[in-house]
Amino acid sequence: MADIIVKNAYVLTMDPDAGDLKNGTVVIEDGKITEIGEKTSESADTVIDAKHSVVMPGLVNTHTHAAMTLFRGYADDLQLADWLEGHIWPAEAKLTADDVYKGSLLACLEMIRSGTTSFADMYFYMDETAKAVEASGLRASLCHGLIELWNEEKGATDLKEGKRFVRAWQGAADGRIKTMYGPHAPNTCSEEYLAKVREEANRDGAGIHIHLLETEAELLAMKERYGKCSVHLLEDIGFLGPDVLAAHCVWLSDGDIEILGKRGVNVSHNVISNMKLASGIAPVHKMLEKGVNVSLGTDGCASNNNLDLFEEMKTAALLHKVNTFSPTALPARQVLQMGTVNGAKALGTETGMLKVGMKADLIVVDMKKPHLTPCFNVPSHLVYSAKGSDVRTTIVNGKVLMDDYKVLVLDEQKVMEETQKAAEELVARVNA
Ligand SMILES: O=c1[nH]cnc2c1ncn2[C@@H]1O[C@H](CO)[C@@H](O)[C@H]1O
Ligand SMILES: [Zn+2]
Repeated sequence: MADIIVKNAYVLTMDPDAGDLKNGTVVIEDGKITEIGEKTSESADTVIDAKHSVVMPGLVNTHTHAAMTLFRGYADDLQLADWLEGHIWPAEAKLTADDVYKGSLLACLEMIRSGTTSFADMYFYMDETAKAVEASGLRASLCHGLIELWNEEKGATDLKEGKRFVRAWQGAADGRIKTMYGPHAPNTCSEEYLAKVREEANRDGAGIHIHLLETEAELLAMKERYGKCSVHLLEDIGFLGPDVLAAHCVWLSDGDIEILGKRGVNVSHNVISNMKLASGIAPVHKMLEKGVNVSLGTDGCASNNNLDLFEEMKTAALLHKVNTFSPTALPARQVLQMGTVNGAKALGTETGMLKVGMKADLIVVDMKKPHLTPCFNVPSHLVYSAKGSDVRTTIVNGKVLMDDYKVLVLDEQKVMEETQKAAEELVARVNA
């Protein structure tokens, strides 16, 4: 007998060989998808009737700082340097482990509610984020942020903690947790330090998550310091490869795009954060043309200000249309692919597609809504009209985390109240 059957659904498989099923069934057993078809002869403990709904792969958020939910709306409408160095970093200096646990748990709750089933995170006190992932049932690739700032002692302390974390949590929570190394950025870590991190990652067989050419200021600082940009520096020290996840990638030259494509680097496009901080417009259409794996990320809640990937998909589709003066740029299916298939590839997980043998990370989107009526084209609705709050059911690793809008794994009211309190106390400490 199977564990879960989702029936009567429009099945958006995102599998190019299978296409969509207008009225289909997905069968789940032992955490995996075991059958997809018109109907099934199987029976299951849990049968989900997905009438008037779409079942699709869960969305993948490839760049965030989950615990930054604590800073949602805390420092808006500021220059990036002022925002980060004048507001966020001083506030982060007052963070406690418990704050990070609460902020991460709120992020997990928000992701479950808005259809995100896995995410990549870079922050501090990462044991706490890992515990929140364990408790919430989500899937995640986590790393401790390494911010050397040319201070050898700080660099060494950060790297030691990063390594401890990589080894402590790799494969934890039934394999839902993966760990990575997290050098913050090429303009906050020295060349020697980045090379060292690459070596450690090779030794541990772990990937690397980094911010890359987010701002023009980074590009100018790199040119001044090294006479070359961040991508060329990383290329020259043998840093780049298919296990690298690079967030932002806004200030790329055509030559940089060639290098990222050639090395198989995964890019996390954070369109809303880039717009809010006025960082610029990443050359996404050019990257896709050159075969770069471009996925989607929200960045932290201090620069977004939420974790809703449906908003991210719509904004990406619209921005690149107006930026290229081409309404055919980034069509709905391609954006959905960035949010699912490409995200899963970036994290190296067997998810992102509804296909037999793949891990069962999927969501059910309620289409019986005024803003989704009538419905001629499902992918178009998912990108241009749907919202994260239309997700009614979220399943990760074959476990139902939210069933018909009811979150089963967390006490929603308690999480909100406790995080609200922790955020207020944190800000009081910052202002003291
Ligand atoms: O958009 C961004 N650019 C640069 N740094 C960021 C951004 N968002 C968050 N952080 C910072 O990255 C560190 C993660 O370990 C944190 O200090 C976080 O505030
Ligand atoms: Zn970031």
